Amino acid sequence: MISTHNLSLKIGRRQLIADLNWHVREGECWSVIGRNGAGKSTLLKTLAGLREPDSGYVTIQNRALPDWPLPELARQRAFLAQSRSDAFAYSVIETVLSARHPYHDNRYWEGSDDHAIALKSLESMEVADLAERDVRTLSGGERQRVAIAAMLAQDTPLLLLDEPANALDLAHQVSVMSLLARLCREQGKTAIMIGHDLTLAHSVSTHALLLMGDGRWLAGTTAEVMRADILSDYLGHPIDILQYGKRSIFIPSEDIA
Ligand SMILES: Nc1ncnc2c1ncn2[C@@H]1O[C@H](COP(=O)(O)OP(=O)(O)OP(=O)(O)O)[C@@H](O)[C@H]1O
Repeated sequence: MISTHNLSLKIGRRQLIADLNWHVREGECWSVIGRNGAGKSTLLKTLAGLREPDSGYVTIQNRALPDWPLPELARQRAFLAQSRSDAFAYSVIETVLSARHPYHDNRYWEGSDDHAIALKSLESMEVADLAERDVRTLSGGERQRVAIAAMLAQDTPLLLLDEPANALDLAHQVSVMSLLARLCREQGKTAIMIGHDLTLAHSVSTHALLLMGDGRWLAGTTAEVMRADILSDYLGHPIDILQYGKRSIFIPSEDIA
């Protein structure tokens, strides 16, 4: 679905990621894990085509990103940014409908099919009752769910999400992340998401990409890379993993000091 080829990312003189050769297949659900500043958002923006790589390249469906016409690319991948600012008084439904623009080659206005898709997306995020509200009046968690609804309405095979669980209460963290995992499992969508909650990431992901922030990286199934020794190294703090039934609970080890 999406691959990186000798991809290197730098900020100033600092190497964030070196020679990333990474292949993400259809139906996989990846978590990108690393310390603050490790380069996770920078990588996700690069995968979305919103930032140029410093070297190497990204392909979606074996076609390099610069070779995709923008409207076609917008039908392949949707991107959830870490934060957003709403300068204008758009309603929730207008915000979600705007995600349907990549499907309007020959017309400006959306049709009834767009409305049905937008409403269904709002319903799946449990915010359909807010459809007529000005987005600027929403709470942080409501706004986040509207943004995810817009992403779902874009109806792309690839979903790139920068901290989707941000600002969500516990119940919505679980329901939103489970929905994303289900979309991968049942509809063959591919998700790459950034998150700091290791327990949640482990419960929904099939794979994880760990970033050290100095160029080093490690990619594999969650069973291969979400191990206590490896995570402790990548996150710079000792981590314990507790088994609770079938679930793995990730907690920071107690300070010995
Ligand atoms: N435009 C910029 N100018 C200067 N430094 C930048 C810029 N964008 C990013 N950086 C730096 O690059 C590094 C990587 O940033 P990035 O946002 O990718 O990290 P992250 O892993 O997503 O972090 P977090 O977990 O805090 O969200 C950080 O040290 C950040 O301060």
